[in-house]
Amino acid sequence: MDRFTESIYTLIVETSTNLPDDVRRAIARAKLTEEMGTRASLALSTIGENIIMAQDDQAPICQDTGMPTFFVRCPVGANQIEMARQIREAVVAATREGKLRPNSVDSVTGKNSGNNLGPGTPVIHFEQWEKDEIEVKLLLKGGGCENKNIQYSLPTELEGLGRAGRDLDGVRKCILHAVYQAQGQGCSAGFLGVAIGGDRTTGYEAAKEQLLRRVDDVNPDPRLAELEAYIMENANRLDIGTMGFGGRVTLLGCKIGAINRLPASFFVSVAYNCWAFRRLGVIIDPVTGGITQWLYRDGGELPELGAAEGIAGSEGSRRVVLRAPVSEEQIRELKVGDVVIIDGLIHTGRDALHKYLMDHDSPVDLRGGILYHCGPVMLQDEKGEWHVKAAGPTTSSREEPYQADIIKKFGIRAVIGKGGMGPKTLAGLKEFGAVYLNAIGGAAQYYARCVKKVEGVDFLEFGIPEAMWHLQVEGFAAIVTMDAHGNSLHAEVQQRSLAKLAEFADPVFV
Ligand SMILES: O=C(O)C[C@H](O)C(=O)O
Ligand code: SF4
Repeated sequence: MDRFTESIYTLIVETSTNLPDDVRRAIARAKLTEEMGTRASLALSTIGENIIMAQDDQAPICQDTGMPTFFVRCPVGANQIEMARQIREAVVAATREGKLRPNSVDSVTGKNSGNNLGPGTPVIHFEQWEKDEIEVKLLLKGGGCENKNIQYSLPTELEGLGRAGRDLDGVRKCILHAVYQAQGQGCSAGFLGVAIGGDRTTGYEAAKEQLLRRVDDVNPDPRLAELEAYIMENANRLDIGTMGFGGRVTLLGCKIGAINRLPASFFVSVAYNCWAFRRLGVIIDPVTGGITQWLYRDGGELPELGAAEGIAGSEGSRRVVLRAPVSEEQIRELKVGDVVIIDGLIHTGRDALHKYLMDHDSPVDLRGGILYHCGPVMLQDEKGEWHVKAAGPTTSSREEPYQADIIKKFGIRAVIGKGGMGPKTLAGLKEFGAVYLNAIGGAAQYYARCVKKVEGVDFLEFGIPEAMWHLQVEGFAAIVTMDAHGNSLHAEVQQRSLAKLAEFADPVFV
């Protein structure tokens, strides 16, 4: 491997496995803010534990290693074609080593390229600067939080907040609304990059660039600095909390920039990033290709993240062990708030599988079974055996159109995912006797360690994340957030946060 390629490879591995210092500090602060023993605090402890595990094992923090997005600044005359080639080579190597999940899917055929290369992937932005060195920043932003990005065109009417006009107060309302609409689905607590202005394309680009700012910096524009501070204070009053469990910390950072707009357009573009905010950077010597400096690493003392007990050890809640096949009686006994520990066989299934199962049979008997919304990172050894490298939950709401029908058709008793599901699934859980279990989003190392054996796989042709993996697990902890009695923590938190959002309808920035 060329030295530059090697440097990029190291950058990818570090970004995927080792969170930057400013992000760690923000998460540690959140942990101190939440009351001990609450669901949010337990979830944050599991997140902290997961961050340490990922660092120790040099394994992906989250199984969704996102869209590799490189921001390169290089001296005049540097060969960008060659740099792009080497970046792609490093991406392929990192995928082969299980540091990146194969995440590049043909949008027409649905085929996963398997190596993270394809039209539009990876994303590489080049810019020239007058310095002699090369700066490369990398953002690995996953699909679940990417789905929570939102763009507003002002003026507009916003749920709970009313009219958002073409001024800073309208922008204020959009940002609060962006946090509200994300709920826990983008693995809150999150970070926002916001751009005021631009067109639809440059607005989103500028929003993502705001994510390159350090969490603890201060906006040089005093009006935007004031808006950022306002958002940090008040978005955290929405009581959405970590994973949407309710709590004091919903937002870990908010960075706002402005670019000029057309007279007719007024966009506010919001890039939502999950707590697993994977962005790092390096300075590279253009002669040797070697790394001379790391960005977002201060070298100072890092906060303690892995100390307190996570959800598995929670004492305040009732703990129930489930093992498939699960009976209807066992399920009907469960209530929202119970902690469930799963032992035994579970099956992964996400978008492609749900669509498929609607009009086909399952290759395995799912009666009394447990289905896990998860697209893991998997590696195969020389003997052909599969190993789980990362395996946290994916956003369940995408399966909302199918889930109730699939529970009924196959007799599934428990669905594990994150972010909750809607009214159709809730009604299905009640009618057919099933539960929804919320695992901690992004805790991919924590859950990978629960997998004791890969029993087999079906539909590998769907690609690694979408295949149906049959996994033997032990001590897999999740929280009942939708039970078989019509209760949904997600619906409750959403309603409560909407009422809080409405308290911010009056103008502030006039
Ligand atoms: O694709 C995944 O594994 C998860 C995704 O990032 C999500 O948040 O839903
Ligand atoms: S699963 Fe959660 S932590 Fe992972 S990329 Fe998706 S939103 Fe981020």
